[in-house]
Amino acid sequence: MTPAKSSAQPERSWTTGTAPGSVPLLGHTLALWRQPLQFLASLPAHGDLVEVRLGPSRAYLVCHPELVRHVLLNPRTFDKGGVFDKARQLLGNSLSVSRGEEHRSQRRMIQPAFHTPKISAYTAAVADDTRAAIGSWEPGRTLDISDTMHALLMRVAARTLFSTGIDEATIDEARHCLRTVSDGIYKRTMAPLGIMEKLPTPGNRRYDRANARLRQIVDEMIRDRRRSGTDHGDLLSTLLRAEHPETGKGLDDGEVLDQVVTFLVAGSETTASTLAFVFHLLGAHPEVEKRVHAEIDEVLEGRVATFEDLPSLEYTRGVITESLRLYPPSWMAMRVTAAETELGGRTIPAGTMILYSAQALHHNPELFPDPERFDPERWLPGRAEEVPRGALLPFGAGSHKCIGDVLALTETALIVATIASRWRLRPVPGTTLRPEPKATLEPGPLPMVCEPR
Ligand code: HEM
Repeated sequence: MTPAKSSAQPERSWTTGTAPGSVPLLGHTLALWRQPLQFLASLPAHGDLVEVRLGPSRAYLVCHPELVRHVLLNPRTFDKGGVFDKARQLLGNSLSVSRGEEHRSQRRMIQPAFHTPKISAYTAAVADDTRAAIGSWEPGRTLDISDTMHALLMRVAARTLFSTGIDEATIDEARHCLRTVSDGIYKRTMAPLGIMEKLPTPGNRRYDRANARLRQIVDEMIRDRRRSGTDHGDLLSTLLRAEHPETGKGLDDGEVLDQVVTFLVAGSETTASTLAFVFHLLGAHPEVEKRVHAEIDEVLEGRVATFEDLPSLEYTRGVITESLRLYPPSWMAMRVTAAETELGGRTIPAGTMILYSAQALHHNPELFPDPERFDPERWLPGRAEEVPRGALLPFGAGSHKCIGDVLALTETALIVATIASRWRLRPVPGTTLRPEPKATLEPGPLPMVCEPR
């Protein structure tokens, strides 16, 4: 590890290092491919800025929270390139992949759709939808909580976006399409050559069909809504009425379509995985589960959970935050330097890949003592203040920070409160959690047994 003086902001001494275990030609590609979570979590021990070789290219993982913030708060220098350029061809020039002025303009138009009063309205029916969805659960029944949460979240996401006019069968179809599309986008953005996805293989045909059908479903919802002209107070109505604050320009139907598909891709699996991890953790820690049940019972007194209840569910929110720390759905992201720059005391050439990883930050013992321990109390008043600034980053930071963070946390808390007020989920003995880092960090199959409370 070499100490170096930085000329980058913020001004201080940084340590820089190189990841061990580089092999000729491939560098660290295999380590990152085979065991990405372990590899990323091991890197902060080698410096605040750690060089990683990806084949012939040099990339850097920013490990110190202040350096991560510097990267994320300077989007002109650390721009969305690389995989985002590929994703743009697949998702259209929507919020999650657009850059520069185009991104700023889109964000200003769309941000009001995610203001808190709107979220309170969008999520008004989440608890009722959850009750309806779990209505068929029976004592002693085993269910895969990952799969169950994906199905539930799709229902909730569909209701948030399109409060009316979408039936159960279409929601289910959209869920299957979305799975194929998300997997396909991940494989296509990660593929080094960009040739395989053009071949007429069964997998590629499946992707094309799913993508076309998903877009068709959303397109029909947009057309129906435009025709009816009614404001349903849901996310779709808000998007259709969105205006640029200066130019007054709105989004055309194609732009709304790209944004809605992006919200589904960026928002459904991330939130569903978070819920599955939360129920797994509660099942594995009965003493925590007991406190969650006690809090929910005290706050709700048998009522259906509402947005207004959430501030009172402090411990339950701590459990969700701790789950996002241990298992951040968005486990790694990247930027590309738009020009030569100083970072962590190094001169970084233009066009260099800069990685940041919530997995690496959240499992760093310098930032979180005993990082592998599930400890929701880290987030309670008195201890939460001890967490270094920028150490917890499940939703990113800066101008590209997740636009759906409050919506995701609201949906998650409402669903946890609704389910936990009626059911406890017991892990099936012998089940081991094996998180799968794909486009999002997925929990993999998690069979659990339903027990009424
Ligand atoms: C637990 C659930 C979620 C997690 C962990 C999550 C995580 C993230 C992260 C880390 C980023 C920033 C990525 C980067 O720095 O490159 C991001 C961006 C984004 N997320 Fe989320 N997200 C979640 C839910 C949602 C939801 C519910 C929606 C929408 C309905 C959403 C829509 C987006 C969009 C559009 C962006 C791009 C924002 C921009 O670049 O301006 N996400 N998300």
